[in-house]
Amino acid sequence: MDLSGKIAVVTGAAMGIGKAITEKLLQNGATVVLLDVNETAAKTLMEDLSKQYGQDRTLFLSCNVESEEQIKAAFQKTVETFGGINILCNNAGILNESDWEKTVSINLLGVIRGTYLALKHMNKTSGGRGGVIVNTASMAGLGPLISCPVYTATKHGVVGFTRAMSGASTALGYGVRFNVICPGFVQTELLSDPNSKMGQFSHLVDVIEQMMIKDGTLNATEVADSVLEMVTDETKNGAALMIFSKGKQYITFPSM
Ligand SMILES: NC(=O)C1=CN([C@@H]2O[C@H](COP(=O)(O)OP(=O)(O)OC[C@H]3O[C@@H](n4cnc5c(N)ncnc54)[C@H](O)[C@@H]3O)[C@@H](O)[C@H]2O)C=CC1
Ligand SMILES: CCCCCC(=O)/C=C/C=C\C/C=C\C/C=C\CCCC(=O)O
Repeated sequence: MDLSGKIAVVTGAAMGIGKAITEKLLQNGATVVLLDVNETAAKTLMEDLSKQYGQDRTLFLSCNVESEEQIKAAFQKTVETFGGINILCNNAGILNESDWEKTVSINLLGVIRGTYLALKHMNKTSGGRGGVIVNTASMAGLGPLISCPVYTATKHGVVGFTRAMSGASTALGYGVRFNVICPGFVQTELLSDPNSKMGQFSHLVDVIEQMMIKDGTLNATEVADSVLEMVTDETKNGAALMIFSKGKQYITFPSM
């Protein structure tokens, strides 16, 4: 899939992995709409991006993925401005085991809200042009991160939702591919002060530190390279890609 002229929307685009995905898509010719709640970080990033890629290749819209109304308005604005949506990266996520309902609302429900609302514009059976949705899960979507049970649950949910949507989209002729990335530890703000984010499990912070020492960490650009692969490789549909510091691997799930 050639990205020139393609319209991409990235959630949680102001920082970390979302910022790296945004830059990667821009470098490869796409126009990118950045959605985020952090207006300060987004504005600084936008100044940089418009200098590098031109003012007409990017648009920032303040949008909280907890709000169906805000996502709907952001997609409407994207379609009015650029004519459609070809690529959606549902990437926004948090780690907060104390406010676990917020964690579910952003990490899992945000992905579902984003997907259903984007399909209204992308689904070929309702006048859309098709495309691809790449969701950001985690290695914690494949196995347990014991200090973060709710985070783990949301990421397992994202993996399952993506795979089921891929099957539904194929069966119903939506023309939209669905893939999911499962990175290990990535050097971003999300990893800062982990102790404070684990609520009642904060005494298990050593487990995380040991895992990071053993497994190493990735930088966000390495993760964005994998997102690019899943966007552009049209053979990938329903794929789950594990990304770790020593390489990457497509997951083979048991067949049902
Ligand atoms: N950093 C890591 O070790 C890993 C992160 N991930 C996942 O990658 C995704 C991105 O995380 P990072 O870049 O590491 O975190 P980050 O904290 O650096 O960036 C997250 C971005 O999402 C935005 N955001 C947060 N809540 C939002 C909301 N309600 N609506 C819209 N935007 C919102 C933030 O403002 C921020 O710009 C998350 O889904 C996270 O779970 C997956 C595996 C490992
Ligand atoms: C401070 C915690 C930050 C959490 C961010 C994140 O998502 C990082 C995840 C890193 C590691 C994944 C955790 C658990 C992995 C367990 C098993 C994986 C099994 C994979 C397989 O072979 O099937």
